[in-house]
Amino acid sequence: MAKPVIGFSRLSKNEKISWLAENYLQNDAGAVKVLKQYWNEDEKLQKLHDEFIENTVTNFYLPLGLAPNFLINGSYHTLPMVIEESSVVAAASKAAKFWSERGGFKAEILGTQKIGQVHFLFTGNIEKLKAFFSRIKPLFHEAVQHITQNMEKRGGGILNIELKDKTSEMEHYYQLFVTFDTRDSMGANFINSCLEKFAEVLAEEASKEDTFSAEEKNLKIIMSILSNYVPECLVRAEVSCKVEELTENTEMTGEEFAEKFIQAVKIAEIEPYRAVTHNKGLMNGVDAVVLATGNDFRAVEAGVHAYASRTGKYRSLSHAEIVDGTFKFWTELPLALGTVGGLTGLHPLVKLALDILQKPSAQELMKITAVAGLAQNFAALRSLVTTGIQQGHMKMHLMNILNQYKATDEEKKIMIEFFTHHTITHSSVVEQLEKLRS
Ligand SMILES: CC(C)(COP(=O)([O-])OP(=O)([O-])OC[C@H]1O[C@@H](n2cnc3c(N)ncnc32)[C@H](O)[C@@H]1OP(=O)([O-])[O-])[C@@H](O)C(=O)NCCC(=O)NCCSC(=O)C[C@@](C)(O)CC(=O)[O-]
Ligand SMILES: NC(=O)C1=CN([C@@H]2O[C@H](COP(=O)(O)OP(=O)(O)OC[C@H]3O[C@@H](n4cnc5c(N)ncnc54)[C@H](O)[C@@H]3O)[C@@H](O)[C@H]2O)C=CC1
Repeated sequence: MAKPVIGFSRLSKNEKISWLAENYLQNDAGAVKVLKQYWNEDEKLQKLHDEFIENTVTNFYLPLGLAPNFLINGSYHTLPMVIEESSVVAAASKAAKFWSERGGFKAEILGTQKIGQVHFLFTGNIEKLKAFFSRIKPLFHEAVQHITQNMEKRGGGILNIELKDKTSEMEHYYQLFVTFDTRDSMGANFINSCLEKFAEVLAEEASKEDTFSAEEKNLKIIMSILSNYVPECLVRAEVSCKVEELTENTEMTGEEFAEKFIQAVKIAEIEPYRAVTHNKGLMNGVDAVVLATGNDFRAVEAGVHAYASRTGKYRSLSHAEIVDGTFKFWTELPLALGTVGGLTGLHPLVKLALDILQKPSAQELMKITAVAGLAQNFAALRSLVTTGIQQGHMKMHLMNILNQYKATDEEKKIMIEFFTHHTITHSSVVEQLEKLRS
């Protein structure tokens, strides 16, 4: 049985691997070989990756694919996408190609505000707290001047500081609710640094406030942290065309397709079980671009799903309608993304991904990412209301199944040809491969 370990963080990388092999992998030399196989032969590059996180023992590869032909606000883009799931890049590419022939995607920024909060407890008179807050407000700005001056030169900084009374939800609970513009950075560290200074000022000024009683002076800071819920850092992406232009195959008219598509979206607007899957499909596109550009996908995921629930019920992130014979499909997404800061300037492949996107500003990246989500959602819905998802998905997944059964190049060629005319399921592939090998 494995034993607890003390001082693991101080072991060297090789010592960590030896400990792992001994305690969890039955000293399997093969497992150790796999771990080391993924080390980069360029030692400097490997060290860079080792130092991104803690206790690193190896690298974990994900493929970076390209989805070309994204016509966004009149310019073509090729999207770098990092994802483990087959068919996502193909679906994005197919949707991009489809819409590039119908005017392309339109995207616009609806807001760029981010939020941070100092959560604190105050036991006493609210009116006195309000007066105190108004009086000391300039001190907050002064205290972070050294942090904000460069951000202000870029046109960003602190937009507003409010006092919020939350005592109806929790006894004595108040917030400093602060709005920021962090320009091209996601802003987590900038916001947190400002908030921690605000908390210091708040506690210190309260402790010496003449109008406060002893209890009021003892204002208690609970925590200071940005919020990953960013409903005012919002981007809209849209496609539209005449209904009859939606025709792609002869089996369904544009009208029939549009109607079924809109019904599918409507179901996701009213039915949470479907909405979650619908949004997962949309996030296939968003996450792949977020990962490729070194952004914080947990922050994006948390914020987006909170936004999908903002009415009190989890709903579709995209919407569709027909107005005067024009089909319209759009999404609005809260996306706090950065093109500077975090990993963006450190990871060589992230830098390259941003170069592929022509060094976008954070706002441009928000637009591109929202478009990737809309394209993906369109592709999935189109499959769902026409052929079903399995046909296209399994076509792309075929290679994974063949690799799982260690098919040779020759076997792959024969199998791909065979399954051009047959339905792909896991069992049909295995059965056919066995036949081929017998
Ligand atoms: C998979 C396709 C694209 C096949 O579609 P197809 O019509 O069989 O593809 P095609 O071979 O006729 O090629 C058409 C275009 O598709 C792209 N394409 C086609 N194949 C490739 C490939 N190998 N590599 C790169 N790109 C590819 C490419 O743009 C190509 O144009 P070309 O490059 O030839 O000029 C289509 O069926 C599709 O879009 N399916 C949807 C797939 C999807 O959504 N996958 C996500 C995983 S499922 C899921 O997670 C979410 C879901 C579905 O549950 C969400 C929901 O329920 O809403
Ligand atoms: N809850 C959360 O989401 C949290 C996230 N994080 C992590 O924080 C990181 C992101 O923090 P950041 O503050 O964005 O990164 P960062 O700490 O690397 O800072 C970015 C800095 O770049 C500078 N800068 C240069 N040019 C700029 C421009 N044009 N626009 C704006 N700033 C410019 C500014 O000084 C800015 O503060 C991510 O790695 C994220 O995972 C950290 C704590 C909590």
